[in-house]
Amino acid sequence: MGSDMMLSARSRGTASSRKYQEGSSFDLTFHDLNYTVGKGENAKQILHQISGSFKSGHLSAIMGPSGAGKTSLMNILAGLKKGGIEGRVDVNGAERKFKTFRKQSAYITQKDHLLQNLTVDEYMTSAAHLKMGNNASEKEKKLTVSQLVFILSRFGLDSSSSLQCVTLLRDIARSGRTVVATIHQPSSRLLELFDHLYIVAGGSCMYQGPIQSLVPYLKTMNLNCPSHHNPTDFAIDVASGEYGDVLSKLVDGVENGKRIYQENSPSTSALPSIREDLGLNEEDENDAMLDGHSKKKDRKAKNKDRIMYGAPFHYQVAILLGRTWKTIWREKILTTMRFALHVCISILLGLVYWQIGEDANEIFNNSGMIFFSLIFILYVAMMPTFLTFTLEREVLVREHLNKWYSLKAYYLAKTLADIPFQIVFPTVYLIPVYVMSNQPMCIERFSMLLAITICMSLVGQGIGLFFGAAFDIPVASYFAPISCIPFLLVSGFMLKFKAIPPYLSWISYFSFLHYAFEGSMLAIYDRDRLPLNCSQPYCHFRYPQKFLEEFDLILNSYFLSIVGMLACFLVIRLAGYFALLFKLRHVR
Ligand SMILES: Nc1ncnc2c1ncn2[C@@H]1O[C@H](COP(=O)(O)OP(=O)(O)OP(=O)(O)O)[C@@H](O)[C@H]1O
Repeated sequence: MGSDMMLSARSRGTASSRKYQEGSSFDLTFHDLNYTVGKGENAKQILHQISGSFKSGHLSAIMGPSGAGKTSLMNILAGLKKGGIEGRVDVNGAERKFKTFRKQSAYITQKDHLLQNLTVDEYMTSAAHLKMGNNASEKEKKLTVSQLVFILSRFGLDSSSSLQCVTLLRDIARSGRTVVATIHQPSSRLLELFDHLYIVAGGSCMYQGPIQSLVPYLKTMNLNCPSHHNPTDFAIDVASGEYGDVLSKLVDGVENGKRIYQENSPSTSALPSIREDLGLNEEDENDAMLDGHSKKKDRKAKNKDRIMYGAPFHYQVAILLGRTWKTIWREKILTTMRFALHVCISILLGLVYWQIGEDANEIFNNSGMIFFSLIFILYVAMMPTFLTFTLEREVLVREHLNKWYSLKAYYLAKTLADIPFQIVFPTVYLIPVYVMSNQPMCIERFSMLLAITICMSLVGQGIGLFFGAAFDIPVASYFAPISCIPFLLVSGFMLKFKAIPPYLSWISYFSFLHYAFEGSMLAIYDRDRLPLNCSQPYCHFRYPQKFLEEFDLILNSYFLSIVGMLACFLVIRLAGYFALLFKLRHVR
């Protein structure tokens, strides 16, 4: 049955245990909506001057043939779509304010995305913390979660589950919420649970009214539903054109959603003026439109997060951090494999470059080994990040749009949660290869090289996050690794800095690989390193300073290399943040 579903906030003060739920009941009306996708010759109009109304306390169903425009309409009503739309969506008779609307409503899509590795109880507890914030006690949150788990646990996976699910939705609607769900092929028994039916066909409304009035309405157009035939199946057949070209007549009959059909009334009834219908006075309206008026505006300016989200910023970060940690920790196979990969490659490299660190004749091989290590760390931080993040992004979109938390809180928690891994993995990698390849046994040099390696890991993870935020897996998996190539070319390892053409050399200032190569060479060979061992009559690079001169590194500073890498890290992180922001604003 149902696919997408939207729920509004409940009525005021219906139960003390739910006092955290702010907002009032709201009726949702939409007027003359046109929705067009694409531009110019490719433009396609999906919704045509469609109107309608969904009332609080009612369970409403949107139905229609495949491709009729149900999902598009739901996305617009939920506030997920903003572009290509003409017309108006009103809440309690006043134009909808997106920010408050999103807080007051929840949108659940058929393809719901959840974080793996969290139990239902953990997921709901984190949701309760985020949505209820400090306004509810721990006890209230636990009670709410256990009540919901109890209700949901009654569903099995058999055919009656859809009936139970709709019964639950109806109960939710009866508590004062506006519940709208799109449904496909409901049974007659299931349909009886709905209060209001809205049928879309070809981007227009062909019926709006009570379920029981559908058959009489079709009859007025000489469309007689055969006895024992499911009325909605019949209506869908009609909408699909199986009973001739009657769609325009049906659309006119309800004025494309402007009128609600009522059986036994001489004609269809016009949508009432929402303000009159609800008997709203000024005070009510102020309450309903949380951000509309002066008193609340002041409070809002003081603490935007408190108004927009259930929990304050630091609380959101703490909950998200805990949740992310749990999921990473439970990704045992991936985490163990990553750990093992770092150790194995490190030992392999140590064996290949066994004891070359003090040998003047091996200086190029040694620098190559260090540079390779940096590239390895870059890629092993980048690849899993964009692969996992492209999947997690859908969870973020759903939860953020349902106002569980702000993007800033999510991004900060995500960054903080990963930092321990970006420290542990490079350390685990560096120790064996450092010892086996016989690098200088000096804690200062090791720490300097480790700091560069950790920065590289952070940068790699940032690049992964950026591509995971901006693109889907096929594009990200292709472009993320390739994006590093220009920076690799100007790193100073492939080509000495002086040999880089002047019109390209500026790229090296943005190249984290340039800073990484420079910093790592200075860590190993600068600071008055003693002459290297020379097993032959003449070793050109017996004195490490000569090697640094050869690579134009002699005047460079390790400190600036670290600063350069941190700057690259910050820029990439910001780019990832803005990519996510863009995605959230242009979702679907
Ligand atoms: N971004 C888009 N670009 C091009 N066409 C689109 C886009 N979004 C929707 N459509 C088209 O608009 C029409 C309505 O789509 P929509 O998903 O709203 O229908 P629907 O009634 O929900 O269909 P279904 O029941 O099959 O999910 C379909 O023909 C669909 O292919």
